[in-house]
Amino acid sequence: MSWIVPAIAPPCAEAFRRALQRQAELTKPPGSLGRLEQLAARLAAMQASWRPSLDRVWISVFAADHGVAEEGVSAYPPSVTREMGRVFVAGGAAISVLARQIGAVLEVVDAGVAEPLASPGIIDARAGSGTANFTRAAAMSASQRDRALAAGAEAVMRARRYGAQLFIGGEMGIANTTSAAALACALLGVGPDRLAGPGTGLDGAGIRHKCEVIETALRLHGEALCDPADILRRLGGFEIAALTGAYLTAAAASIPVLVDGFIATVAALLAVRMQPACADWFLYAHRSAEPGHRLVLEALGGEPLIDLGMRLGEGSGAAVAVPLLRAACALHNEMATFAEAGVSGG
Ligand SMILES: O=C(O)c1ccc[n+]([C@@H]2O[C@H](COP(=O)([O-])O)[C@@H](O)[C@H]2O)c1
Ligand SMILES: Cc1cc2nc[nH]c2cc1C
Repeated sequence: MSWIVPAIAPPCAEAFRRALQRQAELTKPPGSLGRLEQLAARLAAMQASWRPSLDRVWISVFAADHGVAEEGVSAYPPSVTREMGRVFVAGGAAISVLARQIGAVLEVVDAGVAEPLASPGIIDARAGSGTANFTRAAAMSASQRDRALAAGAEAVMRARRYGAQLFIGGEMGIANTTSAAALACALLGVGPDRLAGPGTGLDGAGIRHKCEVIETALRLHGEALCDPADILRRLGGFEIAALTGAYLTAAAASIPVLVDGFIATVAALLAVRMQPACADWFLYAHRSAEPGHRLVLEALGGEPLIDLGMRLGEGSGAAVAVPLLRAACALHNEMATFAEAGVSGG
């Protein structure tokens, strides 16, 4: 693999300890803010600060096409990937609205849509013109995979120059739930019936067909599915590889990551398998309605913040969860301590 997996340091243990100590001194019974307390302490540790802050949030949405779409595994045609690219920058997609609402920077990256998005406002980081159909061949070459990983890394470099305090990766790619499910099957050693779901809206027969398509791919690639980088090359998508590269690079750059839904979480699992130390930098935004998400989250020990039945992708679940993280920071930073407020019992 010529893309170098970066070295990753752990979040600041001293900032974590001090943050937990402060939580115990705030005017509330210990633990009464539930998971918000631990979240604030984890953000304090990741930002190596006693006042964690999420004023500057960065969202990169990676778009790419999938050869496996020709197997009829999605409720929508592949042309939607390209069409949605334009909607993202025009401001009418869900993630466009949410990014505005939370005051985040939103960029759209063409990681390998079949026909280039090539429109103003879209970043060209194409690793190829859609992947190959992985029921017949490897989805991508090693150099394409490395280019896609680098596309994610470059997005994080832009985020870092902006001074991002939180990185969100979104994805758009018709048929990418088939790719994500196949990747998760290979990584977790379980069958497609536990990981394939409706995606954009398949019915029961559609899901059974999707399972057969994944079985065919797992049989074809067989014993070769052992190393995570090679699993990514054989069964992945360019936007999934870009997310993996982005997550690893964000962790190496000490930028907290808020992971979105099913596809994004599979990219996080790949990142953790490539470099386990990145896990400490990940927060999980939501539990997607895509049924396989539960298993992938469990494998990562990820506890999602919200469960609203969302299954859109684009980074939308993560964007919706940002106000919760901001609430955790505000409480941590602004509440009075027992001593300051003169309240007894602290
Ligand atoms: O994020 C999720 O959990 C999620 C679950 C189901 C579908 N999606 C989105 O829907 C598209 C993939 O669905 P499909 O059915 O074409 O594989 C892709 O653009 C994803 O962003 C996303
Ligand atoms: C319209 C549409 C928007 C999306 N956004 C992410 N995945 C999507 C899939 C479809 C079909």
